[in-house]
Amino acid sequence: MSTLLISGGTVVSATGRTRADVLVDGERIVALVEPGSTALGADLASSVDRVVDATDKYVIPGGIDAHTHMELPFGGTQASDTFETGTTAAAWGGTTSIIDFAVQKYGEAVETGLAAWHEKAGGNCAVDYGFHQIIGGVDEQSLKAMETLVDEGITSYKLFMAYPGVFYSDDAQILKAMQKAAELGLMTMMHAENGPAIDVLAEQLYNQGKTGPYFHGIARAWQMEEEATHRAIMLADLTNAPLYVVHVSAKQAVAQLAAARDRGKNVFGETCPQYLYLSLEEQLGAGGEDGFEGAKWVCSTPLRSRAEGHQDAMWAGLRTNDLQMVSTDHCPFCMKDQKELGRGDFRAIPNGIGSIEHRMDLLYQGVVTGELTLERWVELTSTTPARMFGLHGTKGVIAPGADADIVVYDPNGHTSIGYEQTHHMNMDHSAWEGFEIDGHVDVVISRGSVVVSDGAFHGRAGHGKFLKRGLTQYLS
Ligand SMILES: NC(=O)NCCC(=O)O
Ligand SMILES: [Zn+2]
Ligand SMILES: [Zn+2]
Repeated sequence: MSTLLISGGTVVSATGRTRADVLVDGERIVALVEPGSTALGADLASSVDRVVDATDKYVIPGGIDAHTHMELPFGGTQASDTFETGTTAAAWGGTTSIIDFAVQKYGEAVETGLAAWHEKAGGNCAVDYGFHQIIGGVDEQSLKAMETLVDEGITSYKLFMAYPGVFYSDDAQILKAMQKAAELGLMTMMHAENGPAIDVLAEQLYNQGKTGPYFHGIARAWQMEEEATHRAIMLADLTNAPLYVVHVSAKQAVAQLAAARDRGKNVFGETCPQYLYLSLEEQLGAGGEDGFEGAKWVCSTPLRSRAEGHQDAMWAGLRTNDLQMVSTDHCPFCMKDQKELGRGDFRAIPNGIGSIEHRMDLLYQGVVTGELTLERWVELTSTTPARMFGLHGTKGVIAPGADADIVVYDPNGHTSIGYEQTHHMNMDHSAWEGFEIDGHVDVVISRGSVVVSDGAFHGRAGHGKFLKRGLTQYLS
């Protein structure tokens, strides 16, 4: 086992910052010591196997991206990142754990879907990984199978109020699943959009000749998200099931979450970088209402109007803790052969954006602009994901006993995001082309191994271990 000292940096946690050196032994953090300390023996730096210089840099817990979709089958194709390419890109961006969604399709046993996900991920991940379970068909068999999830280390599951005919659950199914989840202590994750109504609107738009990607955003109106969010909250309240609403993008949905939280409900919300920075007008409307360029940014929930103030509301929600986390919903598709499937019919464009590599950098811009504190940045991207999804103590903190998942972040560095410059995701374009980032992920350590340093990747597929998660540690 080798030892490592990260010296001279400022260690940032969710609650404060301090000048300290971090001592790592094998896969774990063993001590935080005063810079240059000799407390653990004379000249610590010369007695360890390796020193990472973090002078003038931040030392933060590795990012945890709790919403990814590697190899997700969708719209007749599948998300273009494998577990190997996606977790390698994650490492480049300072994310040292992901939680991906294992899929149970209609007519398939939960166990079969889960086994398939272990097969895809096992031995292929460059950083640690866990699973949530998508329940795509709530019935007696899948409700029974939910009882085995906790033992599998899968303590959260996702339902969809959207995508009729694919993953959709109706209210009766949601109610039954939530009753079961409340009994078991599982976190219910909800894709909250009124799918049946959206499908009607989408068909009407298509029949009017409105076929471009822009109309994806029009069909998925904010009312569809607000209504579904409200309905999910009410069903969760009725069943006493904790609820985590994924990929929130409408300001009205944030208001629903805030109102429920003000009533003391265990209701949580996640937004994604795309809902903080991108918009209906600028991206989905790229090339005009009939242009196809906007297909790059077709995702659900959709990008929303900047004029209506949704992006500002997401930042405000992050500040006030009405939203608790920022995940990517990383679900990449290439333009060629994938997004192209929906040329002439926006309904057939595979839904998803790739961002896993840029989440830490993009959120750090909130620190630069004064929207977030440094501590809140760490909380949103690492500490809360660990607590929300049963990893606290092992992940999400820089403390003795925790896994040595550590990022050295240079606030004086700079990153120009671009397909040619910084891209490691398996896509043929970047949804973030041209974004200029103040700050830079310098060194990434995953369970004690330096996987990124000096602008090079030193990790390997298979280093990442499956994370058997505990129950949420975030309930009020
Ligand atoms: N979000 C998205 O557009 N694609 C991935 C599937 C989902 O999360 O709904
Ligand atoms: Zn979703
Ligand atoms: Zn998703």
